[in-house]
Amino acid sequence: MKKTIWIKHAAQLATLASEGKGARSKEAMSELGLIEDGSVWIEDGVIQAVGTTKELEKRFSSFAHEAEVVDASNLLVTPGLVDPHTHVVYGGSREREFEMRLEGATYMDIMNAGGGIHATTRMTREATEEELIVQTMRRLDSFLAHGVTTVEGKSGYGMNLETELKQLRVMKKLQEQHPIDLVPTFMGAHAVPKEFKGREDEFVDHLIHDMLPVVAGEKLAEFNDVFCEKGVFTPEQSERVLEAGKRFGLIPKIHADEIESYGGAELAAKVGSISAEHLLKASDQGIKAMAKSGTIACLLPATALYLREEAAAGRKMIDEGVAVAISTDCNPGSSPTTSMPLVMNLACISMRLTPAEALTAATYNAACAINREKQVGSLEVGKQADIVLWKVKNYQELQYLFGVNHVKSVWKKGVRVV
Ligand SMILES: N=CN[C@@H](CCC(=O)O)C(=O)O
Ligand SMILES: [Zn+2]
Repeated sequence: MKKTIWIKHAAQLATLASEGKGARSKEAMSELGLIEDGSVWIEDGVIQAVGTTKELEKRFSSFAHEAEVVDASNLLVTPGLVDPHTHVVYGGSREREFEMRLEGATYMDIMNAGGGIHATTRMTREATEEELIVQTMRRLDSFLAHGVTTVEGKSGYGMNLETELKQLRVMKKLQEQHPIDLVPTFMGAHAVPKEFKGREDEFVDHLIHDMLPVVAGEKLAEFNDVFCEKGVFTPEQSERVLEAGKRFGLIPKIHADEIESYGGAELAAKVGSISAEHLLKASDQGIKAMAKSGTIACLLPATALYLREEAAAGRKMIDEGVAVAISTDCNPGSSPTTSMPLVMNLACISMRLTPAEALTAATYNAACAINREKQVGSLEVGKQADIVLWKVKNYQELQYLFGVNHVKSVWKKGVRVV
């Protein structure tokens, strides 16, 4: 028996309908495909029709008795939010670093003293697979409670084959155990592990020859990411890592120009990276190069806030023609949050995106940044019924009433999960 759900009478339905056009830039970032008194007809987890309630009443009146009706009066309805950049699988926690930064230490000071990524690497190496599953499950529950239905997750707290595989296997298992869709990225090049200190190129060789083939062989990742940053991996080393990943079918991503301007945005364009992350210090040429190559800027304003840095130039990037996505960057050091609604608000306040652009950046463009735009990120016929009902009457109110969780209910593949 078919399971039919009919969401009716949404005060505002933001469909983000995109007709498969690919990541949106410039004015297209403001087109939300709004429908007043909107309606969605879902069969077996797949969207079959989207329109006004009147239109769908006309079309489906003879099947209406078969449907579970969900009254969305006075509610905003959007696609499930997509988080295209997280480090959600990790052991332990780093609250002491939060205090240290408030006392004046920088992110890099802490990392160079063996804390930061290295501290989480120690704790993740020590954790069992089961412990990581339990910890990560809690974070995924919190994502879901905030309206997020698809999450990209990176390895990178192993930096040895055993632990990188452990993190990626945890994601694979969670994919089966949790309603959220997890999209895996290999990030063995997150830092140079302490056992390779002073032998950075050797580590890059080891990663290329001994790690990448196994990760790709076991089909544990779709993307390959690198932390291209002064004191971590140079643009040359980053390029080698990303080009090697390409040969194994892994799509490049790059943590670029977060702390210093280092040519990361330019490299992203050069290697054909699907997205470049952070970009707080991206150069003007880098931004132009990304607009030309169609590289999506994945901006992380919660991280900038948490590190008390000026956020990326989101407004300027959109005006220059770069497609912008946004993300929590959920990680134990620089952004321990799972709240995409907070990130949308910060995108408006600290990067001067409009509320409409912020919603596009957290849904359709975010889906494009992880190659999922055919399945999620908009409410269109044939797509997964990943849908959020919000206790606000329009998308502006969603961004305006900040710091509060407005989720009323979350539907994943047509099943109510919150
Ligand atoms: N900048 C590099 N990596 C992560 C932070 C990882 C950590 O501090 O544990 C990021 O994207 O912010
Ligand atoms: Zn990151």
